[in-house]
Amino acid sequence: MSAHVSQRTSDKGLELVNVDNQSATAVLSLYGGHMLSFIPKKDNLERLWLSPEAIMDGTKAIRGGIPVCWPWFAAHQQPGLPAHGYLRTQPWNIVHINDASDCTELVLQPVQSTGKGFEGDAEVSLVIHVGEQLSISLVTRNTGHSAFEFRAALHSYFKVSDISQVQIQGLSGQYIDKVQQNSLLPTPSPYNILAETDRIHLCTADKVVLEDNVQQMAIGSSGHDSIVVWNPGLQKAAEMADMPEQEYQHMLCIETAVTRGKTLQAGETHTLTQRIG
Ligand SMILES: O=P(O)(O)OC[C@H]1O[C@H](O)[C@H](O)[C@@H](O)[C@@H]1O
Repeated sequence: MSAHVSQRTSDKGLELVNVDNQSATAVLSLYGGHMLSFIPKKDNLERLWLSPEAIMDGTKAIRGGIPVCWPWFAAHQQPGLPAHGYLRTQPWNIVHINDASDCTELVLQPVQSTGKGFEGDAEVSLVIHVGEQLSISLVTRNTGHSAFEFRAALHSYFKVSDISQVQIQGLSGQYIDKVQQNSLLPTPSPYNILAETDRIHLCTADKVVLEDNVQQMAIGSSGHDSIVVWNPGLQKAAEMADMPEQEYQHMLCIETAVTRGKTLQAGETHTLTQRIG
């Protein structure tokens, strides 16, 4: 495709794009516009967690990596619609590549951005930079004649060596605790993950640091109204068909999200970005 970008079909039929430049390697699935791997060459440590039991045949959203949630987050009010919207189960196309030796830019678009549960006319693009950092931007443009509201998330699964050793820095204020009847609680300090965790932090921190005893990751965010922290814990992981139960110890989701709803007027554009270093 270009000097640092190649495409292959996996044994189960997924179209995968590999990037390998001076700064990093990365793998992207065109099903879902879904990043699966990011390894900066400065330390050769994988940043993203991908479930060993992820369903990788295009029949279900991939467990791990960076799912793209849009145009809603979590459940839709209307029963029967898929959690987190319909883009993570759509085929995407690469519409542009800009390949430099130390940073590769890929621009993707879903085959279609309309779907049941969303009335707006939107153009959606994903702009990915694979360099010393991974930068991923979800760009929503209102191409219609009237305003619409949407929600979204870059639902990143980070790889950690041991969840009990993790510390998160940079979050503050209150959060909605989805495992405690949506109670509004103060952000803990220090911030450790000791049990099932599902929290919407009503916080627009532009930098969160995730640290365990092997590595430290800086997670930058912009265009968001919240940061979601999720780990299913042992019991929920055991209930999930696409995740070995003990793997909850090796992942943590820190999601750059619009959970409160963003209204876009006709012609307006919104960009939700996460940067992983
Ligand atoms: O299983 P999924 O539909 O991929 O959702 C996985 C998780 O996503 C978010 O983090 C939500 O806050 C959680 O409530 C949800 O369980």
